[in-house]
Amino acid sequence: MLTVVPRPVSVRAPAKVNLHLAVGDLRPDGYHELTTVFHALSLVDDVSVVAAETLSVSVYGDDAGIVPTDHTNLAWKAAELVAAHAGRRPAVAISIDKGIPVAGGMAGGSADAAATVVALDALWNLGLSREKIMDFAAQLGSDVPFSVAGGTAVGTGRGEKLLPVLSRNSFHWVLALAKGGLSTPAVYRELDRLRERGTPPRLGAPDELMQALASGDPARVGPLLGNDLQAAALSLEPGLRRTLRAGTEAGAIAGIVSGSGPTCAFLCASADHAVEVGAELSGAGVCRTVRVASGPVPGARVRGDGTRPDGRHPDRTATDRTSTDRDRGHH
Ligand SMILES: C[C@@](CO)(OP(=O)(O)O)[C@H](O)COP(=O)(O)OP(=O)(O)OC[C@H]1O[C@@H](n2ccc(N)nc2=O)[C@H](O)[C@@H]1O
Ligand SMILES: Nc1ncnc2c1ncn2[C@@H]1O[C@H](COP(=O)(O)OP(=O)(O)O)[C@@H](O)[C@H]1O
Repeated sequence: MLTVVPRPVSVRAPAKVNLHLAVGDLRPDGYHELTTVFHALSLVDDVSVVAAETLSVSVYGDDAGIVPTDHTNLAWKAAELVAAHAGRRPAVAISIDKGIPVAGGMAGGSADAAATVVALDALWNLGLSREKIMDFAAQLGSDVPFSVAGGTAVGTGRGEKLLPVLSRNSFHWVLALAKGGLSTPAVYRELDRLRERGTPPRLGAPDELMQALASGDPARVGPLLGNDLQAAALSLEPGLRRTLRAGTEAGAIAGIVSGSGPTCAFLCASADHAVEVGAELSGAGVCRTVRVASGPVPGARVRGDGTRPDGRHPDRTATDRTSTDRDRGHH
């Protein structure tokens, strides 16, 4: 008798750092109007989906214990959304190998949602258009379209409207992962509170940063990094000031809180320099752990042996694989 073994589809999706995060006023729908420059980093989650009797989510990796495995997991929500569109039951087992810190301001949940949409499109041979995939992504969260797109991009609206940014070369980063996480809505609320009590400075337009990115020179990019949420994250987690100071004392060109935090991201001059700064920072005892990464990297893409269940080639190059696998390692 012939036994058909279901074949999994595996998708890799990147973390992000906001090189520029200008937060406008609170909109009536509860979101803030943003102008942000997203940058995808070689710190990744791998998500695989395989046909099963019922929908399930399993999570592996250092932070696995604090990630929900029920209907509140963004990958679960993504599966329900795509299945409803395809008119089928979401009968898949989703397994997530987490390399992205949880609640760290690096869009880990968004990466998993993006990866699940891309994986189910391949597993079920849906042939979804890029536009439809982006539409699902925007329904799942403000950061999810960027997790699909990857690279470097300007996000407007609540972050979901994207335009690619020209950036030359790779940039090298050290990430200081914190002991706990910070809730994104709580950080936005704290910024609103700070703005009610005073007038914390607001970032302008990212024009100069775009020019610096096009030049590919990290020494030009460093002083132009900025994040309006940083004041709010520091107000909730004052210890992050020490982390930021330690990063620059360790020789980084510049450091910022990543998105809503508490991860801090430090820009370095080269891959070797990032390894040196990472070693110094890990000895300073100001964070849970340190990672090195580079960017920009591609968005959520099918991995594997070169073929998808429909026999077509995934949109992925050998270069992507070498850089992401190398950078994935712990420091
Ligand atoms: C701050 C940022 C910066 O890229 O990322 P993280 O640092 O959390 O990863 C994003 O704006 C987070 O995006 P994401 O995590 O997808 O947010 P969503 O699920 O859409 O929204 C969660 C909550 O964040 C707040 N929110 C989000 C986006 C936005 N433009 N304005 C907001 O005020 C709202 O309170 C919303 O209810
Ligand atoms: N697949 C997922 N991975 C991580 N967290 C998830 C996931 N799905 C839902 N969550 C929930 O979303 C919260 C925010 O997670 P995450 O996306 O990692 O952080 P951030 O919004 O700071 O980028 C977590 O605390 C967790 O409860």
